Amino acid sequence: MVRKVILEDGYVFTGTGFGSDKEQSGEIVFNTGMTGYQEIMSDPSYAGQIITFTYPLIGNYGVNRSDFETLVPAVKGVVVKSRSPYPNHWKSEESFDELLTRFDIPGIEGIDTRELTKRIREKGTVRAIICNGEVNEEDVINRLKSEAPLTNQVESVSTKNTYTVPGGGGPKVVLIDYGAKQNIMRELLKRGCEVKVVPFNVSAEDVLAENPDGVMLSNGPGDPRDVKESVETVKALVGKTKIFGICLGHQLLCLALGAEAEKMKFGHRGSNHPVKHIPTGKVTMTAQNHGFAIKRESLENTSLIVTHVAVNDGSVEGVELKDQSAFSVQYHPEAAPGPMDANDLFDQFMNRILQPAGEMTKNA
Ligand SMILES: NC(=O)CC[C@H](N)C(=O)O
Repeated sequence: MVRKVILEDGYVFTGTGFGSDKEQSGEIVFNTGMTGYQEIMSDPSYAGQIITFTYPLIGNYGVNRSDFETLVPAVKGVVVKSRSPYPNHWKSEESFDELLTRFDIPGIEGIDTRELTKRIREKGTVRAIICNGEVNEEDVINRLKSEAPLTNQVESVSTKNTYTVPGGGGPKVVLIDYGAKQNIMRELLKRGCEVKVVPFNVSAEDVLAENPDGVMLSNGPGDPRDVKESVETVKALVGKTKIFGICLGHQLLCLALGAEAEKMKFGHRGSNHPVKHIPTGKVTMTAQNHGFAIKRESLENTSLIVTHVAVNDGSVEGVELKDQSAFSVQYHPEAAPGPMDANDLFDQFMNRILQPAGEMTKNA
């Protein structure tokens, strides 16, 4: 079936539909990872977005039961150059097409994803729609332009209930779920943690009443400035417990301490983003998925120190509280998909949990 991707700025790409045949709009972004399409499309941080995969062949190893990052993917649509209809892998249980159909997500193939990506890089992130081939393009563009921007994305993907996953005698961690990827949980469980998962709008008192050894602030979708109550909660937690933030969690920690966020032109989404650790100069390859960043100048008058920067564009990739009781990174040490080079940040979190607050700066 002939389908189109129409960009808000008037650009039209024609291809063939797969997955759901419904019409769907969203913010169009691109991911440069060569593998990991299942983890990418099930990452809740993509809520409200249409993903363009720059790698030209998607679906070739199918979809399996164990690599999902959430139960119900929140992505609005996918754009690919070529979709493999015959997946081949010992773990594969369904095709990419079947997965999209099952979750009612539209896909489109046969698109020149290089041209589309160049367009997004040059013009910046825009909204787009995946629709039937015979629509009136002008009507669609007008409709897109008049659509209200999405808000409350965190609320749409955060857990509604509090629940505990028993650990193996390790520290007790409260995981505030802004749309957490499952691999954050897997990494904590691997280290024996008992994990209490709480919704995004939990109060600081309720978190502290758990008497946690540490609090993990998860990744999540949308603009960090939209979740004001979460910023207040993080503010009230700083100094009272050990904190580790990832991506949206990093942005919320920075906002809570007085820094400012901004929307990037086209974001970082992929599995090969080099990040430099400032104190040692060590460069790590990281998995990333973010469209907002913390303004570096805005951190100057806060109690946070910039620990990591992106090698490609110099943007802030990690911070640490001067007393070391809280730290956070803009990238994904839990990978899924991507390199595991930064996985030791979970070990660092465990070490920080074990150290009394006053001892940390002494041992730095
Ligand atoms: N993966 C994330 O947590 C993304 C954070 C935020 N939604 C951004 O796009 O910048």
